Amino acid sequence: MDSLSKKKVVVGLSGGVDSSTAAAILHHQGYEVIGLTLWLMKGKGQCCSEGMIDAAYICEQIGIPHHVVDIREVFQTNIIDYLVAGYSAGITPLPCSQCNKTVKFGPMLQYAQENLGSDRIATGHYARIRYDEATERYQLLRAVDRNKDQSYFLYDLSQDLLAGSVFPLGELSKNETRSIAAKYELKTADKPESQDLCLVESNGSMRAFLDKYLAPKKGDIVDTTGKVLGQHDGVHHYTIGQRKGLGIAAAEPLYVIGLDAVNNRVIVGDRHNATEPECTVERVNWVSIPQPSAPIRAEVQIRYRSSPVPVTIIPLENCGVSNNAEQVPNIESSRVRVVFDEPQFSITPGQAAVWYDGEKVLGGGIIQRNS
Ligand SMILES: Nc1ncnc2c1ncn2[C@@H]1O[C@H](COP(=O)(O)OP(=O)(O)OP(=O)(O)O)[C@@H](O)[C@H]1O
Repeated sequence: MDSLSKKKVVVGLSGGVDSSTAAAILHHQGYEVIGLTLWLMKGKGQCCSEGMIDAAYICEQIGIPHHVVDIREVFQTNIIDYLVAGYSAGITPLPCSQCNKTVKFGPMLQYAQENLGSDRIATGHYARIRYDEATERYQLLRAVDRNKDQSYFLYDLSQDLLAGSVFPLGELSKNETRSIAAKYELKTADKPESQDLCLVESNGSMRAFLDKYLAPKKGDIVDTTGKVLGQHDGVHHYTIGQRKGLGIAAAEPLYVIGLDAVNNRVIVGDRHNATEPECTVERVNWVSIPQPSAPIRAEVQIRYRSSPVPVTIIPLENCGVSNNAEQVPNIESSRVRVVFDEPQFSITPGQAAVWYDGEKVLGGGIIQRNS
């Protein structure tokens, strides 16, 4: 961080060990640290009951102020309603990148600027931000600890949000974080890792969460010819590539290859049917580089834990009527074609595709459903 803004940093505290340690590190480096916990949802949740109390306790321990901002309505609209609408339409939305952009970083930075006189926020995310003088862009980089790297969930942050954010844990391994937490005797030093989505953690499972909002709706499970093989109790209970829980006996393993919400059908096929050579990605955000005007080579992740695979990213042209010689093609900023060197299994509409050049996040977006 530059010395000018060394004064005040607002740290997003979930009550977990990572954000507690991030706050403690900055405090010991001499920053004026203010803790901020976003109240995301009602009831028991990782940050919304005991998390808030742990965050308050950590602030008391470090000796810094603690603010709680009630953002439940924003979380309801931008995350819960978005998830429920997506699942009922037969896609599998990824809430975390959406949550980071619209619920966490945006509102936290705004609150910090408007109410706390600070232009910097920090979180316990494992990722790094670097300013590139040559391109005058903030670049988003993978964490040094590749096993904890969360850059996949941060691809949608704008330049303004990256400019105002700090990730004190980006250079650390999780073990180093825990030993720093132990050194400062933080109450959260031994707190277990949260493994799942916060909504899964607070509801027991994604199915239990969805069942609160979507009624069961029986329909057919069919093969690619339309032959009925079984029954399901709602397309929202399925995801592309799913093999388990279909309740169909077959000689070869069957996978979900399509979710037809309009006709309330789950379509299954063999592994070959669930493998695609390319996909279209929408709502693209270019992060570390400006939007290119020609295809680029990259490595893409189509799930958080998937290995990066080589691809060509092709910005989609909005050519309109192709026989108009005068027409200059416009690059449609929000969509790209992702063409895999090797066809990929289980490309899931609604999840994020994030493409990298080594450690650098180039861009990312949401996998679109095949039309
Ligand atoms: N409710 C919240 N209010 C403020 N900041 C939050 C909140 N939830 C998460 N964050 C911030 O986002 C970071 C990443 O959140 P995530 O849910 O991935 O937790 P985590 O990696 O388990 O970290 P932690 O150990 O701090 O809970 C946290 O370290 C924290 O800085």
